Amino acid sequence: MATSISICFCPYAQSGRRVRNPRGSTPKKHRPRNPNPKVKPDPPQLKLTTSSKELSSVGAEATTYTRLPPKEDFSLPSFDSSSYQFASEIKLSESSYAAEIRREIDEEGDEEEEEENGVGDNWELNYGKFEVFEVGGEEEDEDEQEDDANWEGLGFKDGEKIEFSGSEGDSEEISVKEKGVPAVMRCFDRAKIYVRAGNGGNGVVAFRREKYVPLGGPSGGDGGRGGNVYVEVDGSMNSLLPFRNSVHFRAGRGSHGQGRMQAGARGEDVVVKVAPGTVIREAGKEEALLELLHPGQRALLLPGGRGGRGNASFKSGTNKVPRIAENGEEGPEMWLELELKLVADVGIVGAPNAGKSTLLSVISAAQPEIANYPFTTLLPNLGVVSFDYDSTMVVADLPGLLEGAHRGFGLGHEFLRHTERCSALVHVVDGSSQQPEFEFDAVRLELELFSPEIAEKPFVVAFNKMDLLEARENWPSFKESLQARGIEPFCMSAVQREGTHDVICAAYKLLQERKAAVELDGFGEQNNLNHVADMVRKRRAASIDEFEISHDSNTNTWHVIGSGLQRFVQMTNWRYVDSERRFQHVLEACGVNKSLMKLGVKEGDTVIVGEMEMVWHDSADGSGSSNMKRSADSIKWPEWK
Ligand SMILES: Nc1nc2c(ncn2[C@@H]2O[C@H](COP(=O)(O)OP(=O)(O)OP(=O)(O)O)[C@@H](O)[C@H]2O)c(=O)[nH]1
Ligand SMILES: [Mg+2]
Repeated sequence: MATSISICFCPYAQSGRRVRNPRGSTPKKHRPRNPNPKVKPDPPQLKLTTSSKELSSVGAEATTYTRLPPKEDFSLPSFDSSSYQFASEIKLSESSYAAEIRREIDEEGDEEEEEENGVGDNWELNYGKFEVFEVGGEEEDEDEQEDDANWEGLGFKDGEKIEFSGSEGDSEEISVKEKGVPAVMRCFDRAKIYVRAGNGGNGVVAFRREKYVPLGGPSGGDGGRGGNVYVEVDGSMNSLLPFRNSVHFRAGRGSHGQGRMQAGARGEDVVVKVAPGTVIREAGKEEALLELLHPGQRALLLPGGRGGRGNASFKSGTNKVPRIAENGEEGPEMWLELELKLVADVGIVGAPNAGKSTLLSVISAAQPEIANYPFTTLLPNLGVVSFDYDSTMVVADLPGLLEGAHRGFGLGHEFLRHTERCSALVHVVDGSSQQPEFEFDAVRLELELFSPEIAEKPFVVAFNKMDLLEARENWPSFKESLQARGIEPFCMSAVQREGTHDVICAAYKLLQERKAAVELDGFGEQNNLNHVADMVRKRRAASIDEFEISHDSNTNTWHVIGSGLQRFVQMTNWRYVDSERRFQHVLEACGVNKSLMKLGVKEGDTVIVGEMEMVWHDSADGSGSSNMKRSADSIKWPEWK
């Protein structure tokens, strides 16, 4: 039976439109004001009901990363397992502090109200660190860094939970923010940013009105293209720390078209500058989108939206007075995770305090911090070693590695990945330590456990501190045992600059050999840096004929899904009367109406195409073609962009 159809529109009725905070901003974490900003309040101290003797025995009194306890203290806490299980979770239920924390949490609501009234400026009650919030991308200020350090000092590790048990038996679990390292270290080589290409400008409807030019015709210009998002390698950057403060990158939107056939201006492009060696992933995905190594490399990441066409573009033989123009196309958006793997030729690794930074300071112009305690180096340092004018190599001095570094113990885990790009390694061994060979083996083992590929890299062993008697005593046995394993170690005194040249020449030789091997392998880099933009363009070019229809029988709703159709709906400017006719025509021409009828759409069913929600009406004229009629009551105009 032939049926004719009419469809009424309710644009934008589909869920998924963002609802803005009535205040126009995202709610901020509650943070009481410091009554006296010059005097910094003591950070809240977390106390465990453990004797001070026990705590000191596991090095739990350390409060910052810069001063860790002696090496023998780098073992997991040896609490009585019946009461404290630090390995997986820490229960504070029995501690006196739990009651205190619970009281603070209860009071926090009251305190907020007080502060609204201007009477709640009490720093003592700020236990913001128990709030649950996400890691990465968020800004963190110095206070939070101090909090991090306090947590670390108390022996908390990543992903641990704190359980609070109420006295009445009800228990509430609060998962604490993943606290690994202070923010400045976390942000050194990782960042999460938001990028958005500009929307295209809208086309306009205009007609030429001029003296002596009767019937001037349509003259509405097209909108301008939205700005692109580029990623560029900036050779002067060596960390991702700038992204701590700037997270959002939005390209400008194209200007709208104007009368007299004037096209809108292009939106302003945005260039995200990253350090050499940055790997870019889409947030939450494993696969790397881009790997940018060399200064000056530039990739088009997101192309801006196309400008909407003005009515001059719709003029045709059958329609000489078109009253229709398009919206500009929306620019794509993305959350990106950036990871920096330093681009260094040689990485200096070794146990803490072995003399790695001293070696770097001697062989290059770098001036890393050097001091006689473990973990002086908290962030990798880079130095350029020049042999002569055209032979140089970049050397990275990495934070010291401890046993368990691959599991995140010490700082090694955070920075071991920076050795991934190194062609060769220099193992610095503290010759004056009690067991230099054991120290060397432990570092080798950590590298192997972290990544067998790193462990396979060629290396040089530098036995350091030969100016000290202990080192000179240890050297013969160390050398002998390594030679027995087929390794030829070097000895040096970094402080006295003796033997360092041989070490660095040996490393340079390894580097040259490796480079030659890589060239022979024909190992190439990514050729097409714009492949993400190409992907976006391909998706945009999808035909409107490609769609799928799904039916929800509970609500009698039909979803027509297809990226071409979705884009068409988004670019349709419902302010112009002709837009509706065009939309009706397109639905008919691309076969949506036919498919719906075939699938059994009934009078009154809801049909959703892109952001449009429509009500299906069977037409009674029996012509068999779909006939859309605008129902003024059911139509809601989309907001003007
Ligand atoms: N006597 C002597 N002391 C040295 C030598 N090389 C380094 N040192 C000392 O060893 C201490 C540690 O040196 P760093 O260069 O900071 O050691 P590091 O391996 O970078 O230590 P972390 O950064 O903490 O991992 C400093 O006090 C240096 O002066 C050496 O050849 N002889
Ligand atoms: Mg150092």
